[in-house]
Amino acid sequence: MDEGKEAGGSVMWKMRRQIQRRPIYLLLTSCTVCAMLVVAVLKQGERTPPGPLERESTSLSPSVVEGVVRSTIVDQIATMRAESVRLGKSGYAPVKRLPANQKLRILVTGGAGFVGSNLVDRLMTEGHEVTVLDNLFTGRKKNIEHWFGHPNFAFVVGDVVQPIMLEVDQIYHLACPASPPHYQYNPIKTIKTSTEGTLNMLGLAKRVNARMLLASTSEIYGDPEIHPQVETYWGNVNPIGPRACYDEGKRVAETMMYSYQRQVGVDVRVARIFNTFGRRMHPNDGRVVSNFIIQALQDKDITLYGDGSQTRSFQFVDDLVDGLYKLMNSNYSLPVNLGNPDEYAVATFAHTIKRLTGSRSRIVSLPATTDDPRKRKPDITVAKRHIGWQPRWTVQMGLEHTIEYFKKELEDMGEIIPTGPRASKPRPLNLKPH
Ligand SMILES: O=C(O)[C@H]1O[C@H](OP(=O)(O)OP(=O)(O)OC[C@H]2O[C@@H](n3ccc(=O)[nH]c3=O)[C@H](O)[C@@H]2O)[C@H](O)[C@@H](O)[C@@H]1O
Repeated sequence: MDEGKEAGGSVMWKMRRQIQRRPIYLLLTSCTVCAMLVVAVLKQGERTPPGPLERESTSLSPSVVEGVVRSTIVDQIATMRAESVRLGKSGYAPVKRLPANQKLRILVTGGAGFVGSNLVDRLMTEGHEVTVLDNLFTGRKKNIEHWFGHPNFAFVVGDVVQPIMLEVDQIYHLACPASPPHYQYNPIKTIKTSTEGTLNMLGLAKRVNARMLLASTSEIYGDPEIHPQVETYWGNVNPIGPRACYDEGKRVAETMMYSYQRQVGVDVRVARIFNTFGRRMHPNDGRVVSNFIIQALQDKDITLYGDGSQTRSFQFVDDLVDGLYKLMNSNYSLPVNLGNPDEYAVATFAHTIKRLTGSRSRIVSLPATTDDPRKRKPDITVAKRHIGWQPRWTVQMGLEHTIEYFKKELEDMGEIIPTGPRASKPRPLNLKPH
């Protein structure tokens, strides 16, 4: 049989015999085969016309960028779903079963953030289909991971400064860093988020005929000259100061909302959100509530900026979520203040936190921040009258809840260094408590 093959001139058979007799032949044969393969591949490359990615390789066109972004998103969602299966020991919080004509498809931009993720919980438990869009700059996957894999829930890692194509009935547009150190970290990006991001979401709302709610802010009143602030007040904002990237960004975002309403009939809602605190605040948020609680729980210095006479009015996040939900589903389309009118001087607030935590921290005075509003308190007559909303949580109840949340965060993280000037310095060990 072998001889017959030799007689038939089988090249493969000859090679095998040579290899068995002389190992050097194996090496030579392998090199020859490799060289043939390389030549074949090169020739193939010459014949094949360049694909879209190759054609665009010198300058990435938007379509190619989109293609790359989309496939990354798909990969990320797949990873997260797998993760949710791994976590899915306790299942999900119960969600209402809504008839198909009442079940809405809702987009929440910034839905992995502090306020966004609390809102997502409400929308999910109400039985709606929720898509979160978040670039995870200040948002965290852990804030929404308890919904990963749920059939009503989808998570897209992406940035609102790029357009997105979705079919939705409502858009809650929350995406934007809201804490002063975060929004001042990259002011140009903050402006882009408020302007290009809001334009993109308005474009989407127009295309798919969705109702859109903008998370605006009490900061659009700037350093207010009237007190408390009513929605008809136009504000007192320094347009070139360090806070302007956020204040003016949100002001122009409001302008865009009403321009789209007038010109093309987009159904808009605008919430002017006052200082809010609660579970899922980022430990490095840098705002007063999280900083003071984190400092107090660790007996570190409580950092008071300025003389502490400036005032803020604090609402618990569950009240805000309730207000956003009611506003979205109301017939009222002018701006609405959402805040708790319970007003504190920041110095008094520091003492309140110290008392509630039983802390030995010192309260230390640091220079005031530039353009810090001297007083802030919402007039909520409009919210009461038009959307039937008012806060239900007292500040003390909310603080007790939030202190427990931060205790748990501290257990998980060991130590938290809050954000802000001097905030990173641990308290000297030899300091006597005051
Ligand atoms: O919490 C909010 O919802 C609001 O927070 C910020 O506004 P701001 O009032 O400046 O927030 P904080 O950074 O919490 O400051 C409140 C006051 O506490 C003071 N502060 C802050 C942090 C700190 O460690 N120590 C301290 O004294 C600030 O100087 C300021 O007077 C945002 O700019 C608003 O958009 C947002 O709506």
